[in-house]
Amino acid sequence: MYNQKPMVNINSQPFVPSYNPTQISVEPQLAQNMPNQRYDYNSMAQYATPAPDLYYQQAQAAHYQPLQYHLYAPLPPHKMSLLPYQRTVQGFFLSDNIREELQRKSEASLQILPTSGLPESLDVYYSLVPLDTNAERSNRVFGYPSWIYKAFSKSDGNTYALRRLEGFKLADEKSIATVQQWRRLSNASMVTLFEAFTTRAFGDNSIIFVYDYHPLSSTLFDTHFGPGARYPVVRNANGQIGPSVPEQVLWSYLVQLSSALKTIHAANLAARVMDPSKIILTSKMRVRLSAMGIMDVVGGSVSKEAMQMLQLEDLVNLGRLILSIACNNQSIISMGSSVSLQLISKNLDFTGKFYSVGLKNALAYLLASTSTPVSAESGINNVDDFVHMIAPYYQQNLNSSLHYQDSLESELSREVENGRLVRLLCKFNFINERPEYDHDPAWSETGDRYLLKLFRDYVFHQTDENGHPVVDLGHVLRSLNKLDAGVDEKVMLVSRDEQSCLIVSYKELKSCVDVVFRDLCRPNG
Ligand SMILES: Nc1ncnc2c1ncn2[C@@H]1O[C@H](COP(=O)(O)OP(=O)(O)OP(=O)(O)O)[C@@H](O)[C@H]1O
Repeated sequence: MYNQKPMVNINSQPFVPSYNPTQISVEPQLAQNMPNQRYDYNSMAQYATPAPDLYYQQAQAAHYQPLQYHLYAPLPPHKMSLLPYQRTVQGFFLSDNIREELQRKSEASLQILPTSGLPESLDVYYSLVPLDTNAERSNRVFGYPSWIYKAFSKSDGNTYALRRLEGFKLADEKSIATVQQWRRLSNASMVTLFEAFTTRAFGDNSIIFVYDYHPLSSTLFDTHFGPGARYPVVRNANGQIGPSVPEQVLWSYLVQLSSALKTIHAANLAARVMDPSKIILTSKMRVRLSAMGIMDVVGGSVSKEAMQMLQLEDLVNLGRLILSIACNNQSIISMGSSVSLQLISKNLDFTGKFYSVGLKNALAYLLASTSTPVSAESGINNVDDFVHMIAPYYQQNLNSSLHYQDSLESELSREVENGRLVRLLCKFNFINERPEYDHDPAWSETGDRYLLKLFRDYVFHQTDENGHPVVDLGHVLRSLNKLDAGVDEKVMLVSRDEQSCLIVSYKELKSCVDVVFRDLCRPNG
């Protein structure tokens, strides 16, 4: 019978190390996060029971098996001396990091919290899960305390982020119409706003803004100024603070956010909210403005001149934001417009000392918008001029995102064959051991079907010389790939009683699969 080989040639026999399901484990921290979670702000990053069905959730949390992130994780010992035509089993799947990230995101999207005490539904949105990471509410940004929830939509089954302003009474119906303008804007560095509506479901007057939901995002504030900040403050031997955030990160933020501002200003709107707690990071270095359109409804419509001032303010706020991140100095933003010119110029000096002249000049341009407008043409700073000014950095950013796109494409190509094999496996399972043919010996004991039954045994039911099952994903992939390609190579199939054996080519087996499957699909087949 089949002997398990430690390493084989991919052209004829791909190498795949033995796949041992007993080594699959569940991450301990996930096992703790299982159902019946209470509404706990500090544990919001954890997962509750995912919804079994987007439309028809069960009220009671069902027993839920955690995702097995380790399913394809490489297990030692790792073979380092592969020949060019050899591949490890991981080579057939997405890399572990990307797969885990995507799985965690999809798990977060499907999370539900049956005992949250929140309204069961709001308009077409249901299964609300709070996303706020701290319980303290402040009206600093919008003038009203705000909350944010994840919810499913009954109309399209998608997941949305609902931002609620508590205690807001809509005075002018017309102001909510600006949401339509925001809805039409499309920019990769903005979270799309879909609609806004008022509700009394929370027992007060609230207004809800509906945005795209980006699972597991964090705010720029948490990333740079929160307790677990990604770039801790660096001090030199004299205790002086040095630069902790790499310049490349700062440029990436500047490029993305100025691109969002360009789209917004071109539509005669202004962002009006550039607070680090309202800019989210949806993956590494991918930032998005997340609370657009709210101030237009809350603050009411403004004149053309006032809009121009608001746009100018956007530039200043962008400058302050990046300066505060570069210098690790929160007060530049928390003091708002009352921040002193002295503090700004001190921090600009710091930037000039530790970062490039290009960055210092870009920030100086943005921050000069209030004091000394410098645009030669219009006399007023504007985002178009700014984008023009930092064009070389746009080019650098474009280049790195193209590189990233290439690496994602190559990740994707690893999975290309897997879809094909799943389809083949489905066909196989449709064909083999159909219960309605249990008593019909003609079904699988003769002809094509018999060959397929023996081939299935050959692929999945190998035993070693001691009669123990051989669980080898390499053998399965190799055999199925050959079957799918219909190669001329021959395979020996042995009957279950080991009394007879048949020698047949993959090409013949492939045509058996086609014939039998077509037979099955015939209306009266
Ligand atoms: N569109 C969105 N999709 C997914 N998550 C989001 C979205 N917008 C915000 N979040 C997340 O929701 C959480 C709370 O956001 P929020 O804006 O309330 O920030 P906050 O730090 O609690 O600020 P505040 O103190 O002003 O409430 C953050 O972790 C943020 O990443």
